[in-house]
Amino acid sequence: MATQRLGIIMHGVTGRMGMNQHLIRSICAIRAQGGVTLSNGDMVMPDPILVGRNAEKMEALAKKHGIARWGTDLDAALANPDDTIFFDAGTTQMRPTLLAKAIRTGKHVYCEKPIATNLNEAVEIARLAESSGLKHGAVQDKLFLPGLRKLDMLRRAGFFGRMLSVRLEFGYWVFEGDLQPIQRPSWNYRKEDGGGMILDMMCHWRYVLDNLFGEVKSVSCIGATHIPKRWDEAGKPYEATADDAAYATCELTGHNGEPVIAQINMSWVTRVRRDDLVTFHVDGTDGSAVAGLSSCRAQSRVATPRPIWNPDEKQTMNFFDQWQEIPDSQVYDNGFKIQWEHFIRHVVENEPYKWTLPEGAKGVQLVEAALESWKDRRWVDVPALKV
Ligand SMILES: NC(=O)C1=CN([C@@H]2O[C@H](COP(=O)(O)OP(=O)(O)OC[C@H]3O[C@@H](n4cnc5c(N)ncnc54)[C@H](OP(=O)(O)O)[C@@H]3O)[C@@H](O)[C@H]2O)C=CC1
Ligand SMILES: O=C1CO[C@H](CO)[C@@H](O)[C@@H]1O
Repeated sequence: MATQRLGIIMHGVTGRMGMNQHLIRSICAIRAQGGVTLSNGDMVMPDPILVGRNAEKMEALAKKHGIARWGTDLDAALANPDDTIFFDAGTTQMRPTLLAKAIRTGKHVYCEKPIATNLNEAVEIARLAESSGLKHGAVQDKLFLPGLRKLDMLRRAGFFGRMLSVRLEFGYWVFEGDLQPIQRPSWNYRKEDGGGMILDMMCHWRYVLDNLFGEVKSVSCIGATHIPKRWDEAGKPYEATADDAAYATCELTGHNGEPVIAQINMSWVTRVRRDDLVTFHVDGTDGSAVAGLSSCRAQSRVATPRPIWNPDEKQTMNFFDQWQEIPDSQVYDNGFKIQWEHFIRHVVENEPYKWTLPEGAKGVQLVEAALESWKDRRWVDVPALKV
């Protein structure tokens, strides 16, 4: 068994996602397990160089996680032919420019979502990546959530019969910052800094809907900025210019050609009283299921109780008890790590890989369609995206 080295330039790893999910939970975890196993049993050991604008932060981060190489000069890092992958989890606005630069220096590219803040830039960067012959990918982490994998197993088993609808509830209260400390970066609430619920989450919902429930055909959406004033990391008040909630409906064409209706509520200004921070409730002729991040509960047609509407009596049924838990059938590794492992195998041994930049561009397409729907107060069609 041979082990080969793979040089990866990691940008944006001082941030929340870059540090926690990509550096610690993915690359460090892969290094700790001895690398990524290839189909012939050989191993690939990622050798990252952490690159960012703040030398002190970079040095401290590298030291803390046993990473030998760090730097503040991205051009110098890109000029090193021994590092063949460029990864970005920095700000969304910078992403297409950074990816283009990396592609032009001959690097394979992998990045966080959204791949750009608008469709023109998303398509442009996806085209450049496609025409370069290099490997490319964008994060689609929600597909690897245990809850969604169980839901998908139900779908593949034909559990739902004809799928009718899906109701997606995402959100929780994100503190304003005056009374309790904030738990998300303040840029999320400033449009001019790439913030906004629709930009942040619609790109996730696009691949979730397309893969699990049906291809998105059209969208109707209303956004809102419910909380117009927030406090930032320094405790300074600022105007929240981005949408902090959105309420959308999509028409899908299901995997068997059936029409499926998807309703999506997404909010950072809602208090949770449901199974999880995100839930996906699917109804079909033969059964229904509700998935959260890790669990999934199902109710089949023949096990469906018979509720009777009677406002004169207190409800005696506990509706939450009437569902069957889908058991864990395997160990579910971190989704970001799983996708990294696939991407590494894609680069090193050409393993087929479908979470590409054109797929990332489809996410931005739904973002733009939703924003257009909100602005014009109308349904917007989502045609096949040509890259
Ligand atoms: N897939 C998922 O689940 C999620 C994905 N994301 C995506 O990840 C990306 C980052 O989000 P998040 O981690 O929450 O953001 P953070 O604000 O926590 O991190 C931002 C990163 O970008 C760097 N950065 C910011 N401004 C500049 C600049 N002017 N020049 C160079 N570097 C800069 C920061 O470096 P420094 O430390 O020097 O400031 C930091 O490394 C976004 O695109 C977001 O959409 C976000 C949340 C969840
Ligand atoms: O991009 C994202 C924004 O934050 C969410 C949590 O609030 C994440 O789940 C999501 O992936």
